[in-house]
Amino acid sequence: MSRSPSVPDRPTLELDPEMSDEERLSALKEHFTDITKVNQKLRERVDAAAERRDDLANEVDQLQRENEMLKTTSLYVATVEDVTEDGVIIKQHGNNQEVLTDVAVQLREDIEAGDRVAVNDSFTIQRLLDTEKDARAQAMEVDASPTVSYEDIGGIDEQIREVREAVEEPLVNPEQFEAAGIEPPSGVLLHGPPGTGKTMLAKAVANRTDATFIKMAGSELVQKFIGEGAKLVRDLFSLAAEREPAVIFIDEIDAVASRRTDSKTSGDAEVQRTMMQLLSEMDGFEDRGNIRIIAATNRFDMLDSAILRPGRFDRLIEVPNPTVEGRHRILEIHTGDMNLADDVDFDRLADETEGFSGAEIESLTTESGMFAIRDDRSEVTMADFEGALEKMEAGDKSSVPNLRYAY
Ligand SMILES: Nc1ncnc2c1ncn2[C@@H]1O[C@H](COP(=O)(O)OP(=O)(O)OP(=O)(O)O)[C@@H](O)[C@H]1O
Repeated sequence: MSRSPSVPDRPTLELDPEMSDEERLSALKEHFTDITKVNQKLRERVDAAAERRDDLANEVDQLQRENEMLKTTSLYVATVEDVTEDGVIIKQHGNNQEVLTDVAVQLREDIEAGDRVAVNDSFTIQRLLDTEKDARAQAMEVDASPTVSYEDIGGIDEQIREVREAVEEPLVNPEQFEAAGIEPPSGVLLHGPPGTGKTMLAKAVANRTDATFIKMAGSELVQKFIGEGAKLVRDLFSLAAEREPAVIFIDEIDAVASRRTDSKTSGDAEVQRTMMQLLSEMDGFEDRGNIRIIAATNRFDMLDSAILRPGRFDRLIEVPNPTVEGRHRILEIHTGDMNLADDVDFDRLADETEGFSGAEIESLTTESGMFAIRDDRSEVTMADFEGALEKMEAGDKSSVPNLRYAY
């Protein structure tokens, strides 16, 4: 190994035998001073090298940690809202939560507002996503562990039973179906007015079976991701295969599967292509393994019969507005955490909310709570419920847009 040119030379001592003792002493003193200086220089170099070694070791450590994190954790998708001196503000997809967070060192220069990024459990930005992943992430809501359970859904016990039989059982006991030699239903179609618990049902099945819930809204496919519908449908099924067990939930399926006589969509080749892709995914999906498909619609009358053929959505379950007993149960569910006065009478409220959907009953309970809060009370009384009911019936339906929906 060649010596670095900046390493100071070793000082030499030259003693002449003719020198007097005094001259010798002075030469030795000079030599000693030279050696001390060189020693000092070398010590400084050793210290600098040690410091540099520690820095590098830290850097290696951090890169290893980041590498491990990238390899082992699932990432969430978020959009960068702002890059500030204090960090980066992101908004998570799905729950819209805003978070001030940090960026992995190697990405610091590249992040700008508007970028789609992948964040880890502690919200640190790990990756910048390209536009393709972006559309996929935006078009699908992915929930690895939904929290809705069957007990949270009121008034549709029979529908819960049917969904459990058609979707939960094949996921939990596939051998049973195999042994009996029957094919479980391919897809389940939930139909009924808005806000009756169709999405909740699909989430509850995913929760019960520890499956990933993957939702795609038909209306978004045709309005927001124009030209990408067929590809996104393909992506939907491949994502489910990656994440199995999975429950695919296609909401508003009528948007991509309406009868061709419908003048609004009949000429739309893009919508047709999206529907054909969906049909071909379902047909080619014989050995579905641990993936189940649930679709929902408020417009059953509009559906193309092709979608309902055997092997496709061949189990139809109607989810109607709740009966009086159902409304009573939904009132109980949505007031579970409320501080209710003794005079609150669920029997009467269930009678008075005839024609309400589950979502409208939920709005009624929230609105009643608002009446109490406006009045500076923490206890919600029957008068608050009556006031909220009156307000909703009087036509201020901003929070309950579907009140007049006729199914
Ligand atoms: N049967 C029910 N029991 C309890 N809560 C309900 C019920 N139905 C609706 N809700 C409340 O209304 C909200 C919306 O319900 P959900 O999204 O499941 O309805 P949906 O039938 O899928 O509606 P849409 O057809 O509009 O998508 C739920 O989050 C829940 O709070």
